[in-house]
Amino acid sequence: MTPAARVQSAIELLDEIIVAARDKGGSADRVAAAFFAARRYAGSKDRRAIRDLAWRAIRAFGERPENGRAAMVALAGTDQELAALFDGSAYGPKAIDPSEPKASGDIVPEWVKPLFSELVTGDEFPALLERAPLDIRVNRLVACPAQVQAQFPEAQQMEGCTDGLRLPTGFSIETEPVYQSGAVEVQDFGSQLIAELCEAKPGMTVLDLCAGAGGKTLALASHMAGEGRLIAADTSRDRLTQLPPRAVRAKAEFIETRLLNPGKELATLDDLSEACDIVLIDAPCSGSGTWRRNPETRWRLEQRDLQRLVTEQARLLDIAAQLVKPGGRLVYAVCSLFACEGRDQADGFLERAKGFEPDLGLVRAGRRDGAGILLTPAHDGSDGFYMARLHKLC
Ligand SMILES: C[S@@+](CC[C@H](N)C(=O)[O-])C[C@H]1O[C@@H](n2cnc3c(N)ncnc32)[C@H](O)[C@@H]1O
Repeated sequence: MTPAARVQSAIELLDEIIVAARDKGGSADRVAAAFFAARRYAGSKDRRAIRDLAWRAIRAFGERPENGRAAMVALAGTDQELAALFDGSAYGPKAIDPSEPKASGDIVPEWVKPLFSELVTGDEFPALLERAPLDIRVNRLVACPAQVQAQFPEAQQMEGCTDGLRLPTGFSIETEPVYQSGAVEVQDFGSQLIAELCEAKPGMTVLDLCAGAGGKTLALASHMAGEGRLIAADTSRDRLTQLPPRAVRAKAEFIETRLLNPGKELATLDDLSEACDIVLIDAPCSGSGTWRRNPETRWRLEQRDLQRLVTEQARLLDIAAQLVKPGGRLVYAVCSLFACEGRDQADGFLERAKGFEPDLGLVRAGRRDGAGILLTPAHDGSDGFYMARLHKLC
């Protein structure tokens, strides 16, 4: 493909991503996979170039653009080489008309700016959209960190995180034998810290209430050395069914899974009433802390979705409170930097559920925000997370 034809393809890919974001369709990654599957003529270099162009546009504009061309024309306004490719050549984009619509605005949508925790000031915004590094977690059920580090001399040890290593961006870990053996998992430093904040130990009863496909459950299994009870629960059958094969690879077959009925979660968790040493709530949220991985989620989020999420988060906290045993702990986390999903949830819970007190544990990163800790890409080099540990008094 010519460079101009790649620009036109990026415009068409963006059109599909914009419609999917507006209509709550598939993620940008899924849209791109289907787009390229239908265009076998695009070689691997073409695909990479088209994707890079589309993702540059997604990162550049916080508000959802009218269409792909408006986004790419606006990008061309800051890049002369790109602008020169709007040359009307065969398969390329037609020349730019100075009066045609252009995407505008900042990298962060205006309406969400007031929602951030006060700790996230405007100078932190660019880091929210920078490419994320590759963090891995050593699975102690298979190997110890020193063994893995010996195989990757380029890996940096992650300060404040016992089993974390950071590899250079672009490193392909999935093809390494150490990955295939189950000795490592790809997991952001912030996610690893949430699991560490739980301080799960062998022999405990631990419930991961929003386990999804089990990213944090597997970290908890490693901390528990495969001993005790670890229950992974979620309302999504699709996500939860991804866990058992991952658990086999990680030698963590002791994990139990429970599919919950939305709105009737306690019916399936009845036997765990006041029985858990730890309940982790990795709650559904806006994902505003993970824009660097999924930048197009800025184009999906709407005020009414956020309101629904906030209500659900508070409900999950109240459910979890009933499952923690006296003396046990509840860990609440969201990959969000909005105060309404993080600090306000933890503080609100402490006000309404008597008998809990904040307990920050030994986390050696982030900044104190209300009863918990806020991690941000700019300050901590991790995805953005809020996490709070709440101790149930005896
Ligand atoms: C942030 S994701 C969890 C990610 C997962 N813990 C991990 O580390 O990969 C939030 C999860 O909450 C689940 N969820 C949403 N509502 C729920 C509910 N009422 N009860 C339990 N899980 C719920 C979603 O299906 C989703 O998998």
